[in-house]
Amino acid sequence: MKVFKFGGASVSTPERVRNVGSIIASFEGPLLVVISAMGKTTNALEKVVTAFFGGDKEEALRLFEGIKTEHLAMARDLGVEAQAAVQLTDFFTEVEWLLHDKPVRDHHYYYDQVVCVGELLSTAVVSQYLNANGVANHWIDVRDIIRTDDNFRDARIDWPFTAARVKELVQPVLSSGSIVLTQGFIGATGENESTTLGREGSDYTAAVFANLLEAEGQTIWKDVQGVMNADPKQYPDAQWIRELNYREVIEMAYYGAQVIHPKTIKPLQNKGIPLYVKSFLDPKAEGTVIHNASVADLPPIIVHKQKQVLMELQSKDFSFVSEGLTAELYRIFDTVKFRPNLTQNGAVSFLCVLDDHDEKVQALAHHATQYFNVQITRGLTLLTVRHYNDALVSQLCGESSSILKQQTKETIQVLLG
Ligand SMILES: Nc1ncnc2c1ncn2[C@@H]1O[C@H](COP(=O)(O)OP(=O)(O)O)[C@@H](O)[C@H]1O
Ligand SMILES: N[C@@H](CC(=O)OP(=O)(O)O)C(=O)O
Repeated sequence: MKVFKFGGASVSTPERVRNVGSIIASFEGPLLVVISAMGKTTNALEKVVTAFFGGDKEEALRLFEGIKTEHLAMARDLGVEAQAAVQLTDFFTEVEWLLHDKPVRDHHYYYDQVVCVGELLSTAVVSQYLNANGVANHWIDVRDIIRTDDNFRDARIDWPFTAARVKELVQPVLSSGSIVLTQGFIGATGENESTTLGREGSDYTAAVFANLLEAEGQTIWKDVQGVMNADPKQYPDAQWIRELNYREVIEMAYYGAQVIHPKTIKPLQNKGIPLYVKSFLDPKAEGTVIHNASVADLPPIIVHKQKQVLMELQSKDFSFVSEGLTAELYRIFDTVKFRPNLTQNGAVSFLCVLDDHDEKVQALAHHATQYFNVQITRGLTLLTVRHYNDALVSQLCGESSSILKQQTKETIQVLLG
């Protein structure tokens, strides 16, 4: 059997949903399909949570009304408004009930209860559309399958429980020959609270299913030809890469390449399942295959991360930043759930480069001032090049000043001002 994952971009318009329908219809054999929220719905839901948690219930409800309207219009355009109505209304009501109350738990909890609905709405509409158009499928609420802890917004999967549910509830449907259609990115705790697995986590959900079902392959359908050696939106002459190994992709994702979620590779690598990245705009094109075998002669792979922050931490009393203080710092990173993109240790200082996530930068600085004097510089860019050569790096750096540099034989990272 195979696992397909369709991201938000592939279901962002009625025309694209129809296109997804024809890709699925052209495929024979048992199939599990994981779908993300439509277009930028997750961002829109994040705004609902911010308004709600900021105490502006009216604004939260108004913003949510926009999301409802979009999904109803999508269902109407696809000719399945009547079929999808009951399910959509149930999910709308779930969120609206919550928004009518005052927050009594923390922000992360409400985030997951609200944001999870994006995937539920999109799959409800797509499933009805497929059923109405000759692609019979079985819709499953993934929260009944994927059990997680309550680390809201970055929940960890309970693998043994999830494996048992896959065997009990998913495997029989696939064995009966039906297509299973479910949500990416979300799960639930043992208390039936919704959780999310980290932004862009649908790739990971698909990999979890592929692993537990011992799939013959997982395909991620995207708006690009496959994996390229740079983001084609930033580098119009980025080159398509035919073949990569797991290690290379895990490194790319770690350094911030936006093409595949970093957690996706491990479940696939552990079972030797190939990952295909293909274009939903050109489904017959070859795409990229990612597997275990080593691949020679890769082009330089470029990752450009903008909106970076440099946090300089200097010990207050000139203590060395050795194992004690470094351990404290990593405890703080863990507490605020914030991973630095680059770090460098000096005698009495520690430098870290972070995404400009204001709330987390503030929280990190707040905790760190216990031990350090903290200085923050914003508006920087972190350039990472794997398989680099000096001429390319200096061309990419251009006139920008280099603030921090780190390099190994394979990878160079330069923080640019
Ligand atoms: N190395 C890369 N190769 C291909 N695409 C990349 C790469 N880095 C970033 N991207 C971006 O990833 C986008 C597709 O991912 P995304 O928008 O997250 O799709 P999805 O809807 O599947 O989540 C592409 O449009 C492209 O701009
Ligand atoms: N909808 C979620 C999960 C996801 O993976 O989406 P996409 O496949 O569109 O990146 C998000 O936007 O984070």
